This record gives sequence, structure tokens and C-alpha cells, in this order.
Amino acid sequence: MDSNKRPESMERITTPALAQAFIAEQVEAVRKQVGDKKVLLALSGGVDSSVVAALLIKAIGQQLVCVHVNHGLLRKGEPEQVIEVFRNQMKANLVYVDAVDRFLDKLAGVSDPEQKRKIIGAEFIRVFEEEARKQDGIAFLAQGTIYPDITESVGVKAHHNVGGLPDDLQFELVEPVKLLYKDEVRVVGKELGLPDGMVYRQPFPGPGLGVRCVGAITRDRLEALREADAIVREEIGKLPEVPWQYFCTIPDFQSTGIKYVDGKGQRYMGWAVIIRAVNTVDAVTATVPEIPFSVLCTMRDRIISTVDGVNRVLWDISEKPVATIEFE
Ligand SMILES: Nc1ncnc2c1ncn2[C@@H]1O[C@H](COP(=O)(O)OP(=O)(O)OP(=O)(O)O)[C@@H](O)[C@H]1O
Repeated sequence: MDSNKRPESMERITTPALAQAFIAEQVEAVRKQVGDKKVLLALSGGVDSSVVAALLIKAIGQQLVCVHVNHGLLRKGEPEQVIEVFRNQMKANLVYVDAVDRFLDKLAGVSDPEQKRKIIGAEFIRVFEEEARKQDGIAFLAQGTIYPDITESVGVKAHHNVGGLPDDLQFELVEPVKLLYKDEVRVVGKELGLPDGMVYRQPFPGPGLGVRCVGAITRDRLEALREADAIVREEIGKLPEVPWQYFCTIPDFQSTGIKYVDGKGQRYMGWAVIIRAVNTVDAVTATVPEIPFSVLCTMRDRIISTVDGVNRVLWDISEKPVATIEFE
């Protein structure tokens, strides 16, 4: 039987009981596959790799080595959450790699979006390879492959795919959620005790904030983006109906602002934050939900008063097509 084909008889995991049954079955299967060997996992803190991590911690505990790479392009609080959940709460064997300078130095002055993506992907593989070489006795590589990755692409995670590792680091794969759809992964994640903020995290591009800091990334603009993004997520996240995705970008142009110092107006140049929220079923087309004007004003006020360097807040009403969801 093709192990990459979901059996027609497989029931959709929609309830805690079904999730528990799946977890028990996979814990057994992983123990059987891995024995007493060690497993390596690149842990982003996204839903898929987090669920795999939690499942493997349950199955094999300290035989799992998780590697979390902070490339400087993660959202506010994400690396801290990975450390809190996996190292402090689940007592996982977690290697935290601070690679912020490495990534940002490589990206300095690069404005072409494709080039930026390539640099981020290649550097990620390099960092992960270095960490893999520091570990003794790794025999398996775990991946958060899910069913749409198999049916919609070539069968492996396309971005940051650790399949890009050199030949001598080609381990046997452990892919416990590869037959699950995203909604099922979330139900399983919840049963494994992962926090809602992780399980229901909105989609985030592989290259992270890198493609929302439009053009050549600078550290100050990236920091402003991270702060503004946290405000946008917090405020729009309070709506009774939360859009599919909501975030902001900061393009690489400045416009004139005015600051009052000792009652005297002074002109200065500042960045613009562009807020974007979309609804979509398949990400092929997207519509723009209505956001109450009062919420837009709250975001404007918070961003302008707390985010350094920003003097303008814009609301993007473009649908897809013709505008893509992300700016790059
Ligand atoms: N910063 C990171 N640190 C460690 N591993 C990462 C990081 N970013 C990505 N990865 C690895 O690359 C895989 C694919 O990343 P991608 O950004 O495409 O996210 P994804 O398909 O939504 O998966 P996830 O939900 O696990 O983030 C992740 O599952 C993870 O194994």
C-alpha cells in the first residue's frame, strides 16, 4: 500500500476522542520505527512542526532533538514562546539558535524578493546543517509534512525544506501527521496540550517578516514592523469574527511627518505601516473584510504613539486578484 495515500476509510479527526486515538496510534508507530535512536526536528513554532514535536516528545522524550532557528524574521514573542512551551513546559531537548546577525548581514542591501527568499532558504539549510553536525547519533529526521503537502506539491515541504541537506545528512524520515489535513492537525495539537496561540496561529510566510519588510531589509524598519504587526494582530484578533489573515507591511519609502517639540512643529521623514486583512478559502482569491473604523483608529493611534520611525498608517483594500496577499 502507498504509505503516502490517505486510506478512504480513514475518519476525519474532528473530536478530542478521535485525536486521542490518533495520538496513541502514532506514539506506538513512532516508538516502533525509531527504537532507541535519536531524531532531529526543525521546529519553527508553526502548527505543523509544533504538533510533530509534541507528539514525538510524548513518544520518545529526550531522544528527540528540536532545533529552533531565530533568523530575526519571526513575529514578536515567537522564539520566546517556543522556548517556553517546549523547553520549560514540555521539557524537550531544544537547541535554540540565535542566527539573527547571520541572516540580517546576508540580507543587507538585497531588495529583490526572489533573491531575499533564496538567501533566507539557503542560510536556513546552512544553519540547520551545522546544528545537525554537532549532534551525535542522529538516525532520523522528523518533518511536519501534512497531507496537502503531498497532494498539492512534490511530497515534501517546499520552503525551508530540510530535504536540501547534503547527502551525508539524509536521514530516514519520521512524518507522523503526513496523512492529516490542517484542521485535523489543529485538533491533535490541542489534545497534545499546545497553547491556542500556537494551534490556531494564522498562516505566516516561510521567509517570515522578511517579505513584509518590503525591499532591502534594515534592522530599524524590521523592528518597527515587528512592533506594528504585534499591535495589528492584537487589535484585529479581538474582533468577533477574525479574518483569515491579518498583518502589516512597511514599504521602503518615507514620507513627511510633523513632530511638535516644545510647541514648535518640525518636519521629519517617517515610514508608513500598511495594514492588510483578507479572507480566503484557498489563498487563490481573497476578499477584504470590513474592519470597524474605530478599530482602524485604535491601531493607528497605538502604532503612531509607540512604534519608532512610523508617521503614517494606511489600510489596504486591494483584493486578490489583482493584488497578491503578501507584498513580495
Ligand atoms: N525558524 C525555524 N526554525 C526551525 N525550523 C524551521 C524554521 N522555519 C521553518 N522551519 C522548518 O521548515 C518547515 C517548513 O517551514 P514553513 O515556513 O514552510 O512552514 P509550514 O509549512 O507552515 O510548517 P510549520 O507549521 O511547522 O511552520 C517547518 O515545518 C520547520 O520544520
